[in-house]
Amino acid sequence: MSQTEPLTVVIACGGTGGHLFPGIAVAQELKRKGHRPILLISMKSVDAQASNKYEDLEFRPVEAIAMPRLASLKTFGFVWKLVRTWRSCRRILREVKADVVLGMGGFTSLPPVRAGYGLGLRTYVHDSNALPGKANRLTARWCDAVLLGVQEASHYFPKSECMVTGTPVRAELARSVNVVFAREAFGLDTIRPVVLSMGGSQGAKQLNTHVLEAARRDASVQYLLLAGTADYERVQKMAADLPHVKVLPFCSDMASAYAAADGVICRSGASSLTELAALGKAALLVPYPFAADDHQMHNARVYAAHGAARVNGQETLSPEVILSFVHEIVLNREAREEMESAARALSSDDAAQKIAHVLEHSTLS
Ligand SMILES: CC(=O)N[C@H]1[C@@H](OP(=O)(O)OP(=O)(O)OC[C@H]2O[C@@H](n3ccc(=O)[nH]c3=O)[C@H](O)[C@@H]2O)O[C@H](CO)[C@@H](O)[C@@H]1O
Repeated sequence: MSQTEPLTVVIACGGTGGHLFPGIAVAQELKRKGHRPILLISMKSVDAQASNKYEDLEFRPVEAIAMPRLASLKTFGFVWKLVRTWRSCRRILREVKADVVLGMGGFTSLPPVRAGYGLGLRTYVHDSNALPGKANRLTARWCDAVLLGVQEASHYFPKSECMVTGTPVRAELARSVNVVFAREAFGLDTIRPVVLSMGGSQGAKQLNTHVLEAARRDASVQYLLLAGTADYERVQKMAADLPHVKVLPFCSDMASAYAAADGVICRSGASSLTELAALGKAALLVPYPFAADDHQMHNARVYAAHGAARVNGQETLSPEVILSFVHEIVLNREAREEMESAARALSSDDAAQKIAHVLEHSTLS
């Protein structure tokens, strides 16, 4: 295939924001270069909600697949779903005349990549975590190469198969937003510092509770709390008498949310971390303790080791921990700027371009 000929690239990125948003970022770059990206997403509401605003991109729903934690009768259902989804992916790949398949991680990537491999297409998988997931380690055997978010993950794959590209960030996050406009858009005071709190694309109940308690004890900062759809009503009620806390179920304008913030409290999912680095934000990371193989703790340690964030396990998180982050980092200009520049140093601005280049030319250079 000539290097300039438009490619049809199928990107499997369903199930969670951590797979969907980097997939969208790659699709945006491919489209900019004249290719036809097609995004396979799940039928979950989180995918529908998040993909809604990208009217210029082509989405196709396929079944979401998650491996059961323990061997049980569910394992048969899981294998059956894999086979059924592999068949429907093979149909889609043939129908759209795909040239390349890219999986953004998780078991949702396995059937399309395996189907692409069976059809003789070029296939890739991207892993954004410091500790790669089981699904990607399995899917990698049918791939031309494994693309990685961070160098630390390369220990888990044969060296010859890996290329470190970084994890892409959606194009709209690169847009610079004025802090005053951003705060006004969320109904926040434009002067008082702001802490953005979010629990990944699906929220986090305990994190929300501790942040509310910290806000109740100390009003030196405002909070923009992205509670997650499932916890929204409860958090909204608890924050009713806290005028310095603004609660949203889900934010579709993360560029403004980050621009409004002087500091961030969040999980350590790979996309959240990549965004913190790209935008140079100081953060308190609270890894989701039930993430597969505790991979969020591995992600967080990479940031902590570079001085780009503080890390606190969920079991010892408390309003005091949050308030010491607020006073020692967010409200301490020197410490905050030091953390912000350490975060910026971890950013890989050109990840989407690098991945697009590999999809076009099979090589990074
Ligand atoms: C619980 C779990 O296992 N999560 C995993 C999941 O990420 P998960 O989807 O939980 O979280 P990530 O941090 O990777 O991504 C969250 C994304 O959602 C966006 N966002 C968040 C809130 C909101 O209101 N609006 C919004 O747009 C953030 O800007 C970010 O882009 O896949 C990632 C990639 O494999 C992993 O690193 C995470 O560990």
